[in-house]
Amino acid sequence: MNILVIDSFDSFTLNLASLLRRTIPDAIVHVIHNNDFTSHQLIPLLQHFDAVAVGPGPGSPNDPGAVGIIPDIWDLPDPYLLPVLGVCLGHQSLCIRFGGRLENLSIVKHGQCSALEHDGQDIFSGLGIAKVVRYHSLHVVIPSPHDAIVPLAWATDVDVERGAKQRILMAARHRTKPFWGVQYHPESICTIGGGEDIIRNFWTLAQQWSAENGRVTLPLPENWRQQINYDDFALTRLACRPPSSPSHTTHPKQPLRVIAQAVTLHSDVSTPLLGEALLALEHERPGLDGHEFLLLDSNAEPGRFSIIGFISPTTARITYTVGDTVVRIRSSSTLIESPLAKDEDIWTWLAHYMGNRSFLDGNDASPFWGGLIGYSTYECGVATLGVDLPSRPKQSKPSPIPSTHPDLSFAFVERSVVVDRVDSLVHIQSIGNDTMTDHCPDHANPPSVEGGVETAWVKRISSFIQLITDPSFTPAPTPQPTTPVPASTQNADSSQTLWPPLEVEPPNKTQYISSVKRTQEYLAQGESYEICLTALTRVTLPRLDSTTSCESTSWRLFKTLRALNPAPYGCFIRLGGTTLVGSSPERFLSWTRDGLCQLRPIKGTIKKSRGAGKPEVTLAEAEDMFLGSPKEIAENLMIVDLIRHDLSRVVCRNGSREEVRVTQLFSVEEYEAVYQLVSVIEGRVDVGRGYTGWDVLARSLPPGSMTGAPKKRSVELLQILENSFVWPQDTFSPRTPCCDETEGGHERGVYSGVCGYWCVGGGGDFSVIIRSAFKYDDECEESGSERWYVGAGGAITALSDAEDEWEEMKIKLSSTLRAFEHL
Ligand SMILES: C=C(O[C@@H]1C=C(C(=O)O)C=C[C@H]1O)C(=O)O
Ligand SMILES: NC(=O)CC[C@H](N)C(=O)O
Repeated sequence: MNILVIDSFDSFTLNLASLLRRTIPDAIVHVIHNNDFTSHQLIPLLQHFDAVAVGPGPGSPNDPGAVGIIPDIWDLPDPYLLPVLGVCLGHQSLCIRFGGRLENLSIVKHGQCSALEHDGQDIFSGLGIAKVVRYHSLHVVIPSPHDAIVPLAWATDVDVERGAKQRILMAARHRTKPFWGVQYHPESICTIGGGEDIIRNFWTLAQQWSAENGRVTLPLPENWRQQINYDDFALTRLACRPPSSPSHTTHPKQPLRVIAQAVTLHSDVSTPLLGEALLALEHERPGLDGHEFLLLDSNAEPGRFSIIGFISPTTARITYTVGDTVVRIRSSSTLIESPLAKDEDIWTWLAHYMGNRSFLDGNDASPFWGGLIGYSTYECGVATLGVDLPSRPKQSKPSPIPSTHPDLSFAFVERSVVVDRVDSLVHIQSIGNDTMTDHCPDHANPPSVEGGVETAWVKRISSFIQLITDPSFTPAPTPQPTTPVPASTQNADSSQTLWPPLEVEPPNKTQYISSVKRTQEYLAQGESYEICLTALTRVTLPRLDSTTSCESTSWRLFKTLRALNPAPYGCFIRLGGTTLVGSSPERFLSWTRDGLCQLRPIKGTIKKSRGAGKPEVTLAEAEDMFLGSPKEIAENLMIVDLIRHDLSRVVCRNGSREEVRVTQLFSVEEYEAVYQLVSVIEGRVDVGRGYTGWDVLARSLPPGSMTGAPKKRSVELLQILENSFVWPQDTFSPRTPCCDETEGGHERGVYSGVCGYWCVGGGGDFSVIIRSAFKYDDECEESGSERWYVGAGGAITALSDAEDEWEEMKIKLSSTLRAFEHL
């Protein structure tokens, strides 16, 4: 059975495709966009499909930009007629084509459940009680009686404030043609009844209609997609990992292998301290401008592993800026520009890069043996959606000068230390070339006879870690800074204050509140269901003289943030001229070497503090508050449905029977200042065919929890909504903002991008860059002070209160700002 799904740029379409696939026997589901083809191209193609599903989407069914060719389906000439099921926007389009009236809901329903009122007929045959999820601002009114549209189900909305009730049409069918429509979302994870049942009934009725009308479906030609424009749902595999080939590298004559040793951690040494000690051994200090260093730090549940990535002069550092046609690889004093091939994007390029560096012989107990560590910006994700970045100058040619603020920055790490805080183990590893004569000779420690320099390094670091973590070991006193360290006057005792105060420039409250309200106007018009509105705060502080001080501000900031805001996905990333210090609670995506992908979106926030002198909210109270809050549940549900869709893109590829599962729905996690609502979504990619989680990463950015749903439209709206957040008399945001609001020029930069690793053994783990601060060296040089950026925000829904959203943004912001104040 070939079923065609027509997508209207929604973030739930692939969930609908999955529902059809698992409900209709032998269904092969093909998904295309509503503007991939003209009606002229589409109509003859429909003879090859058994049925069509017209999916949901942002915007109005009256807007040709929102629905594309969909209205033409309802006017199919009789010989081409076939069974069609419309969902939400698809349903609205069907009903208005045959005389229904489109209206705005008086109470917008996004991610909320309603009891379905139906009489057990037609597609509701055999269905009992059903509670269905709704994502809509618009609805259709059918004048009664009506000769074309037959209403099939309703929901009753109660306007508590006005004490009014309204029946809203939830499903309908055409009286004579094989067209059905449902206003609700049968594919949502929280739809109970009214999901698989109605698809099964639709399919039975569709087959009956086809039989009665003598309709015969023609075989689908193999090349049918070539008859229409490019379709990005027909995902081509990115990560060309040879699935079962032996370890190989770019030097086939000298096969490289993972050199690894595991030692037991006898004392509770923190990863920053371990990092400091290890760098001291290499005569370096972490975080100093010019000293690159990588630490992915797990300091709270459910995080487990911390990774220290060492960067030597020969380490390959890879950068890319959106719009460029080259990838830049810096190593020692050389800079190589590798052109992107036609139709190759940065994600594919990196997949090829890693495909040439795959290892199979590391220790399975360590998630990282070596490989890429770094970050990509929010804008790098936006570019994958095909959304333009108005902030970037329009240029005919890519810039010949490497950007000092790249959108993607990774190092290919060869030497690493991985700390397992559950099993108290440390893995010391190298994937470097273990020759006796090194390109970067380690004169102080000549290689032992049993191996080359890398073996020697692993042994030396292992012995050192054993020594310093031995409980009987007394470390030499740490040298004290020779200059005073900066301290804020805002919180610190003024007698100790030796430095001028921090300058903190948060967004303007009036502008923030007005953007929340504007966001809600878009939601009421049906343009989006949820939008994650954010703003950057700029923090300026005096620059420390790194030649005289023992500790850089960045490193100190990291350690302070880590202590104040323990997080499962903390990080200190200093690469090129960018420094990122983070304490994220949110995993974006992890994947194991055998292809199990996990996403853990956070959406829903309750602050712990009830105000001065009052007891904090307890975990049990927070659980009750979350579960009793339709607003928080709706926020989370919308992102769960979005993530299921994003993950399905790779997991449930055409023909695959794999399914995406929600393994944890609406759990409450406790952090230093807030409780968060977290869900877990999992699915397995087919490693046997060379897929990895990288395919998922490349196709799921930016993280849905930082955009809202539907993703593409929400991102476009955010470019307008966030553009008003510029600092007074400002000359700079991560990229110079453009004053014309309609054009949009604001960028989030590193904030709300992702950071993490992709291991040469195949696994990976990336977190969402929130509760973090970043800075660019070139700005510090220009201004003579350190300029940091801290982003914060939250999901805005129809149920949001603008003042509460401002407070929520502030509490998230303060979880990072506090670290500056306690420096
Ligand atoms: C936008 C932020 O956080 C995001 C928004 C959340 C929410 O709306 O509840 C929760 C976690 C993040 O996905 C932030 O921390 O800046
Ligand atoms: N989920 C949808 O398809 C929404 C349809 C339309 N944009 C509305 O808000 O009513």
